[in-house]
Amino acid sequence: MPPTSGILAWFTSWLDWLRSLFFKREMELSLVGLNKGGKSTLVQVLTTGQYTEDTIPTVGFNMRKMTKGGVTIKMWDLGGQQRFRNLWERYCRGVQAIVFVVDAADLDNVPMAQRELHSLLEKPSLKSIPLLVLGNKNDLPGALGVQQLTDALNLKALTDREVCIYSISCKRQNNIDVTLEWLTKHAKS
Ligand SMILES: Nc1nc2c(ncn2[C@@H]2O[C@H](COP(=O)(O)OP(=O)(O)OP(=O)(O)O)[C@@H](O)[C@H]2O)c(=O)[nH]1
Ligand SMILES: [Mg+2]
Repeated sequence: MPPTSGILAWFTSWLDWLRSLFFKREMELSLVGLNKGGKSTLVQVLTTGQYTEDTIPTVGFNMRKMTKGGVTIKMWDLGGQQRFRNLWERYCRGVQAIVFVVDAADLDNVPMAQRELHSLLEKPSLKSIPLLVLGNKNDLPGALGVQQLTDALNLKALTDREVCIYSISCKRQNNIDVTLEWLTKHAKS
């Protein structure tokens, strides 16, 4: 690395640190969605920058924290298996954002994802909490894109909150940057 870019990198991280001293912001979010969608993989990619294949199914939930540009993000990574879905509401109450991760290439399970998403969001306690839908695994052939997922998950019916959707790949680290940007924008100021 030429010395100038080294200095620039150092200066940028120093600026980040300085900003974090004066503008401490924080947010709490919950990751929900059917099992095997890639929630824990996403947490791994966000916190370490590394993609690993060997995640194990989440039992109950895990909590991870990360700091980015002066924003501390507390993430509740919930288990997606049927028996853990009744926990989702409790861990979504009071968060600044609900992140719904769906395996965009698992076409057989998209209808079930649609049902689980809508049955969660109809809970009065979760009214108006912003929703970010992530169509994960867009590296796989046949994965649904943003428009197709918007229709399949009937997102247009969700009119009482802000809804955003991205097509991502944890494996290829595709659109992870815009995801993180959306999240930090939703921190408490
Ligand atoms: N091809 C591909 N596979 C992925 C991607 N992201 C995650 N996976 C794989 O999908 C599988 C499930 O990932 P997890 O992160 O454990 O899924 P989860 O949503 O946390 O599952 P539960 O904890 O059971 O709810 C793993 O084998 C991952 O390697 C991706 O972007 N592309
Ligand atoms: Mg998991």
